Amino acid sequence: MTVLDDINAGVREDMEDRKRLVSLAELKDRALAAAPARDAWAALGGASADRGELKVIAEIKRRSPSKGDLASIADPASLAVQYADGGAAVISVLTEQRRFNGSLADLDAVRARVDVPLLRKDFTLDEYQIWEARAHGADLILLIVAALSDQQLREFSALSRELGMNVLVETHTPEEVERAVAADARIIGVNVRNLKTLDVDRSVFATLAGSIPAGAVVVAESGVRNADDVAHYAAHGANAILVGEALVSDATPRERIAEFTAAGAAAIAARA
Ligand SMILES: O=C(O)c1ccccc1NCC(=O)[C@H](O)[C@H](O)COP(=O)(O)O
Repeated sequence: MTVLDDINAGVREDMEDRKRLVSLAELKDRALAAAPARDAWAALGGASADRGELKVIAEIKRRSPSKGDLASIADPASLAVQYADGGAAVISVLTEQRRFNGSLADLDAVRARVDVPLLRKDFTLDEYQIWEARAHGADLILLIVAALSDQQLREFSALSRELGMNVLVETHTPEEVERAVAADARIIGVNVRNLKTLDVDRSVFATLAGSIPAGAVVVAESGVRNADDVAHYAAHGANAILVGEALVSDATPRERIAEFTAAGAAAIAARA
């Protein structure tokens, strides 16, 4: 069993517990009564023709399978405010409980404090989680190609769009990029962390980014430690970076986001 299989098994069990507490019908009522989703596509520069900036998706991440405990984050909403003040385009809230110590309560708390679009970062395996994301104020959801069939990719993307949300479709291999493109994904992530082995290889981004169509927003996920890593991703075609560990373990995340944004813009200007 791979790490991803193991995570997904726990996600399914936890979801079954939640289904017993909140029915799909009740969740749908809550989702349809929620304030409209914010436009994460536009926030990531999708609508602008030249995309001269590098956008930052700043993640709220307490622990991880690869690194264990990262930060206690007693007040995720305060951290989110710092992220927003630093210029984060989107805030990612990890809601998976067993391995990342996240929750939907974190998403609620962050939603109540910031106006920037929110990514519900979880392992989406069932339409229930998509309704759940919208009911809790998410604007963007994650679909991991390695965990889903082509039919699920299409159906989950369509449902998300119906609910006004965007989808970040995550890839790690050339075949997964092909599948994301075939599913009409317009925000495509390349995760340089292999979710089956947890190895991080930053060169994976450069290998895959060139095969993503020009109209898509390209997100470099994982492995950002410093401005040099940001410049590397931006030089190889990233429109956005998704950063967790480097921000939650930094005493001044607001300044770090500003630094990453500047490093990305300089690398994009140099590649033009
Ligand atoms: O972070 C992990 O160890 C991990 C393990 C298994 C599945 C997913 C995992 N992380 C999810 C992510 O994609 C990252 O949280 C995100 O890209 C930020 O990465 P980083 O900046 O390296 O914390």
